[in-house]
Amino acid sequence: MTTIKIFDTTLRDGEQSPGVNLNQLEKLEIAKQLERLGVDVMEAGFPASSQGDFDAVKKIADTVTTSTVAALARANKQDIDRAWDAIKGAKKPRIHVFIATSPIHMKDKLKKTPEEVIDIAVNMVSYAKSKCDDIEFSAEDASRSELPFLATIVEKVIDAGATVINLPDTVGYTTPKEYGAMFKYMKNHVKNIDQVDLSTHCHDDLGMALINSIAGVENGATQVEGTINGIGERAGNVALEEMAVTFEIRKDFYPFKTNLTLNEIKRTSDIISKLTGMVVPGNKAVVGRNAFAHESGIHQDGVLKNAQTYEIITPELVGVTSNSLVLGKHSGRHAFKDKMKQLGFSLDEDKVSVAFDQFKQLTDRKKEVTDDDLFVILMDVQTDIKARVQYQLNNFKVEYNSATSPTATVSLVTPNHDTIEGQGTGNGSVEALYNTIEELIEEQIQLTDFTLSSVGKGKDALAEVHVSMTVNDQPVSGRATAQDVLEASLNAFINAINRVFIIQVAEKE
Ligand SMILES: CC(=O)SCCNC(=O)CCNC(=O)[C@H](O)C(C)(C)COP(=O)(O)OP(=O)(O)OC[C@H]1O[C@@H](n2cnc3c(N)ncnc32)[C@H](O)[C@@H]1OP(=O)(O)O
Ligand SMILES: CC(C)C(=O)C(=O)O
Repeated sequence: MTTIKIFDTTLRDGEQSPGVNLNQLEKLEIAKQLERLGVDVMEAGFPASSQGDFDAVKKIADTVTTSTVAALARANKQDIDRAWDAIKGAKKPRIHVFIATSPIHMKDKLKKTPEEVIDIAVNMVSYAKSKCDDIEFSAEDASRSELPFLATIVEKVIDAGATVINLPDTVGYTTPKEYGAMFKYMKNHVKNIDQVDLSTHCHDDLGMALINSIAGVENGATQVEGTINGIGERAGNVALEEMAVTFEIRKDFYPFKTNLTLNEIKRTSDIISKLTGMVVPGNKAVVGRNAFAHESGIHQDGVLKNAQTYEIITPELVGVTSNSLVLGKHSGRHAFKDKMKQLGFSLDEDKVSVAFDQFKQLTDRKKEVTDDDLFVILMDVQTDIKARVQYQLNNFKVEYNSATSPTATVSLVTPNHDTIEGQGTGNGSVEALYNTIEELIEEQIQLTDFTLSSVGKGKDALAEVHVSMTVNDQPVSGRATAQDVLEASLNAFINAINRVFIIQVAEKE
């Protein structure tokens, strides 16, 4: 069996998904879980893209110990300097330098000749190598590049010190046959190719990211790049959990394995889904809600007689466990802390107290407190960065009847500690609340996305709301959970507005 290295880019390419905007603590929480999952490399971000991303990458680099921490950089000195400054504290740092090699990207985007692109790539790989031993070079849009040119640039960047060569299918255009052939070509035409790791990076625009990645591996790739839940630019990247589980389940067929701890998959998927707001479709392979559910009679009959008739993956393999009721109204701090550990959280004492209070409040309103409920509370407390200045909700009211437009009344405390109150209407109750806030405050808001999902089961499940919006032209997202849909909607909106203050404070520091 050949071990294929897993390069997770959830925190970089995954965060490029429209509407996804993670704060530093959220990125750190995901990084810690990726490390528990056992990824060989995690790409923590693109430090030159913003101060916030630089800070998050640095925090991750200073915290993670077992996985390599990579930072992305364009092929220029400023990006490479920023990447190195962010990751130089890591136990295993990697600078990831990329430049496009396809005719259309070189001519129309970079406005460079192929010869200029080779010079830039070689010079920037050498420059990065002068700072860091581990250098990955990506030939962006490799799958639409001319093979002899690709082989030339790859050979030259290996000479300049690259340790990993990544050949992305940037636009998800390739087919398994073509993608596999590209790797074979490199193997046959590039001197010293066996001294580096060859890597796949596949996008899912035509739904072929998984099979293309496997074709790469079958033709010599030793690293696979992708994300958990397959999130990423446009249609996303290959879902790493699908890759790892495919190799496990079909080890009779594929001579490959990964270092992933498979029973951490579900927990990782949940954390990423909750923090990014990208809800996993019920029918998603491996981690979808229905992946282990059997609805029809003939299937149920078969499963009862022998689960393997219809179940090729056991839920336990990927860490799916049934949520049993364990904590309730009469539980104390010890049981709460014990459960917290089981769920994979380690909060400091102050945060434990906040989470415990929230749990107790919930037990007053909710008969059954499930693992899902606790997970939401703990994650909210763990990843909450309180803005030093912020809007706070005093109270709100919505009047609704089926004959007229809903009317909302909202009272807020402003960052200057003034209390303001207003009323507004909308086509629905949530819109009425949002319109009222927009009228009340000075910030200019454009809501771009709103997602509502339920956490837990039954009538008393929690409502979880994610919003994406721009506040004074700055893209932000917000998140909140509550038992009431309107309260969750309102708090997510206010949470997003307050995040702008967090970003502003971080930029000033
Ligand atoms: C395939 C991928 O996923 S690549 C990663 C994509 N991710 C992102 O772009 C997210 C983060 N990006 C950002 O925050 C911004 O785009 C920044 C900060 C990186 C750059 O912002 P700006 O300086 O305003 O430039 P802008 O994004 O408009 O244009 C990109 C510039 O980089 C150049 N460029 C693009 N790729 C590369 C590269 N690999 N190496 C060198 N230069 C490059 C473009 O040609 C363009 O240059 P020009 O200004 O001379 O025309
Ligand atoms: C920067 C590279 C690796 C990339 O994300 C792509 O080509 O899709």
